[in-house]
Amino acid sequence: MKSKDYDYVIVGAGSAGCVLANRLSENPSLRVLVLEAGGSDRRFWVKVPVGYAVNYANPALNWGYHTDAEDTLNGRASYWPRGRVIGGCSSINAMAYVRGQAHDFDDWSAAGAAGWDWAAVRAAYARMETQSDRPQSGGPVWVQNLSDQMNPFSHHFLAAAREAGYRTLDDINQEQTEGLGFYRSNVRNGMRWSAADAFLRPALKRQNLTLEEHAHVVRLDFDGARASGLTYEQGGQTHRVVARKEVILSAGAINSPQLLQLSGLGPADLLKSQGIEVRQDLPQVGEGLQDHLAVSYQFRASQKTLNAILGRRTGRLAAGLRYILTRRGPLAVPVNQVGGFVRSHAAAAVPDVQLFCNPASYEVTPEGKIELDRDPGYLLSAQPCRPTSRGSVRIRTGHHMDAPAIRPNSLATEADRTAAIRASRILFALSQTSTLRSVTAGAKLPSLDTMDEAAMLDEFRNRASTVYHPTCTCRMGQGAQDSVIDARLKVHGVAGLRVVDASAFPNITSGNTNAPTMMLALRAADLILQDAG
Ligand SMILES: Cc1cc2nc3c(=O)[nH]c(=O)nc-3n(C[C@H](O)[C@H](O)[C@H](O)COP(=O)(O)OP(=O)(O)OC[C@H]3O[C@@H](n4cnc5c(N)ncnc54)[C@H](O)[C@@H]3O)c2cc1C
Repeated sequence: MKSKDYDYVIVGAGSAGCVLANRLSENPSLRVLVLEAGGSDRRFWVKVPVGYAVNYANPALNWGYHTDAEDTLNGRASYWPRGRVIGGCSSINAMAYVRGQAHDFDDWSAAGAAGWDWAAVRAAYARMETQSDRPQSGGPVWVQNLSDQMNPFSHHFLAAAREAGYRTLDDINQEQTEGLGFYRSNVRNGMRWSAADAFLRPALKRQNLTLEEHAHVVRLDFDGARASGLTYEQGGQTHRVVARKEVILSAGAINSPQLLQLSGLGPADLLKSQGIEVRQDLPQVGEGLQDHLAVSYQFRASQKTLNAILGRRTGRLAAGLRYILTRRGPLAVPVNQVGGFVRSHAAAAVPDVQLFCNPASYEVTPEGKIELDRDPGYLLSAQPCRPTSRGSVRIRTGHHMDAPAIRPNSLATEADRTAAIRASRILFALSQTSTLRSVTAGAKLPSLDTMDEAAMLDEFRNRASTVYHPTCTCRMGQGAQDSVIDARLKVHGVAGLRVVDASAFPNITSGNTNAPTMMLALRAADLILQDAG
């Protein structure tokens, strides 16, 4: 067993871990180690934007979790992909760049995360981003406007949105977030621009930053009440590292609470039931899980969509050639092309549903493989922005290789069930616009046309799926009874330990979670460096 010393040891080279690795190693006198359970992200289908569908279920890049079956989803268990690769989920995600809405962060602050209100986080976003069409911006996260390459069918969706009374926007990430437009994406020169590309790779040139791949952290080590380091396995060997200043968990919303629980920090009853010595009773570790559920309906189109190209071998070959020669075209653009935030009813105080229109229809094989239809089609999708149900992540055994129990507790509240119906009604209204009707050959089953509200809810229970945004399982707040970490992301009652990743959100944000996670890590690094003096 070898043992080494670092100032900061970061667990996980995902969206948050990459940001921390970069910012903390800017000071050459600090020695920083990043431990990542996965391997290299230098793979063709990680870099090609459309490769999202290929990576979706690839066990070489993916923890491939499953939730417990849920009665509220008519007995279904859900597949929850999570990146196990350099870049974490930012290397396998759909690349949509969405900051979230102002009130999401004001609600963080109200929940006890003082200093995380919109005014504060907006400045961090601005510092982090370079907008491809606003060259005066200057951060490492490349946010590409790909509207010139989006499938032309998306324009029908935007016209239908206007017909239905929704505003269309040039950029849903600016001051005005209510409305629909082309999504911006983390794509640069036709390739995925992950957190590893933006933050980790440039920092690895520094002598004081070390990255260990295929290094699976087993548990944290303690010196009294202080986290002093950790133990990890790599290539069949066990190693220990000492963290002179801090251990920082950035293992994501499933694995960060799992590691805390395995290390004796969590709900005392749960730990005892798994034979784990209770180091600190922290009842909220793994609790408070929030995620977005989306329901999709597919349609056959009377106009060409992506199916005409990628649904056919000749089209795929032509698109592949174009991509190799120009880094442009259908392979260079993520599948989530157009959408945004809308209000589902007149009394909604804020936009409460996120919409997507993807210019493709598909079937999923029994093995979980996505196969595009040969004939043109498109998909409309809606997800309630701010679910109120909260679930949990709890270890099932004391062994680090055993997946924890994931119980999303979907649709547990009346508010969430109502939101599911309202989201479905928006899709029906859009499908009835004369614009979409004029380019639609018919609905693929199931069709909204014949559904009343009860049927819409039942269909949501039958088919709504995660959009892969688990958050809040080590959330920020004021004390151990309502949270796991404080507003400086320090674990309550434990010295030398922070959690910095999507698990730290007090509440889920309205939209996709990658941008808020990177923003959170950028601000966390400021706090860590301030505390280091
Ligand atoms: C299929 C998919 C599509 C998505 N699409 C979008 C999208 O289009 N836009 C968007 O904004 N968001 C999207 N998301 C969500 C977004 O990518 C995540 O919310 C975000 O990346 C989470 O970042 P994180 O740092 O919390 O965790 P992660 O990025 O998951 O990083 C955690 C890292 O820790 C490592 N790790 C875990 N346990 C250990 C251990 N014991 N030892 C060592 N290392 C460990 C993991 O391997 C991983 O690399 C998507 C996610 C998925 C899975």
